[in-house]
Amino acid sequence: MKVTVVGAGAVGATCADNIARKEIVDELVIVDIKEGVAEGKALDLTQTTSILGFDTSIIGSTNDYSKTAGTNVAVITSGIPRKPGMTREDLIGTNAGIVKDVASNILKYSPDAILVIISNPMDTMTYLALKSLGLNKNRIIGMGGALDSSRFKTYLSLASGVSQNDIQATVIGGHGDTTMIPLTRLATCQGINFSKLLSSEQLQKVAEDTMVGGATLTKLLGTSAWYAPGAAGMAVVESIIRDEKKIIPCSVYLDGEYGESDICIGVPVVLGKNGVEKIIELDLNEIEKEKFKASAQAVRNMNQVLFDMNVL
Ligand SMILES: NC(=O)c1ccc[n+]([C@@H]2O[C@H](COP(=O)([O-])OP(=O)(O)OC[C@H]3O[C@@H](n4cnc5c(N)ncnc54)[C@H](O)[C@@H]3O)[C@@H](O)[C@H]2O)c1
Ligand SMILES: O=C(O)C[C@H](O)C(=O)O
Repeated sequence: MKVTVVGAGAVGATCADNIARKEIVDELVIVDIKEGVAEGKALDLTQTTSILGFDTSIIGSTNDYSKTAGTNVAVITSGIPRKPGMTREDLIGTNAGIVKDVASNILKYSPDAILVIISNPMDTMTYLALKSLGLNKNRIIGMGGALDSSRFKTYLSLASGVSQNDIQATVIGGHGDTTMIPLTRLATCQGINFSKLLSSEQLQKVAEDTMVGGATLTKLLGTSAWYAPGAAGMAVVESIIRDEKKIIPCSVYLDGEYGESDICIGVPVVLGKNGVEKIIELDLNEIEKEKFKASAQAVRNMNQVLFDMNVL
């Protein structure tokens, strides 16, 4: 199995590091446009092999996509991150061209590859890749919900004192500060509903902290986060490469599910060797349905920007 990570920056290198350590692929390729950076990160990661005790072959490439030929899964992290005070949506002008270009380069050498899109604004970039390449919807997966759900679990754990590893909690909707929907009503810990562990005010605060989780880190770091995003990217790749059939919230193309069509937005999906193998339709209540509708409208408005920019 072969995985390519495009973008050797903070998220791409962290994702590559996690994939390499897991030993889930025979070959890992890292590509970046900046001369020498991908080769340098690949060599640096390779030199952790004997210390950490894994054995994955890692190669770097400055924009030579012939080295990516035969890729099963490509992770796209190329593009600019936001700075404090910016939204993810502010990145569309720069990142749309980069993602479109990179995705078509991957497909040129690996026509059967499954694409995992991380670059922001992620739901819009996922839609752009799907529409511009005309790929089957099972092969385009936006990574956002996996990360947002892990943040949701962190804040639930901090508020309640129970282990993050015992928590089941899901974030659906757009991967945006105002569009994501942490499903507090459905969050459980070993089968115990969180309404038994936290007050409604505490749950509301957890949801608010989750929604601005990325912005909080961006303010602290001066740029956006990479450890949890890189790990979440790896988890998506792992479920596909190992055909694990894990249920992970991802941005996928909806064709009537959740009452929405012609949009990529976060919902729980089963991920296996064919990419998106099933979309899980949760039994949302009326308030959650309304929130999902509003989130979808905001995501749709950003998709329209792609047409206005003539990238689609
Ligand atoms: N979806 C998510 O959950 C999530 C999480 C974190 C970050 N992100 C997004 O991921 C992207 C990357 O973030 P980062 O912190 O790694 O940024 P970064 O600046 O550290 O790295 C980006 C890399 O992309 C490279 N690049 C730019 N144009 C390229 C091209 N045409 N071809 C190949 N490489 C190219 C740059 O040279 C750079 O090395 C940002 O858009 C960020 O907003 C998304
Ligand atoms: O917050 C960002 O801009 C990056 C990413 O989408 C995240 O949630 O960490």
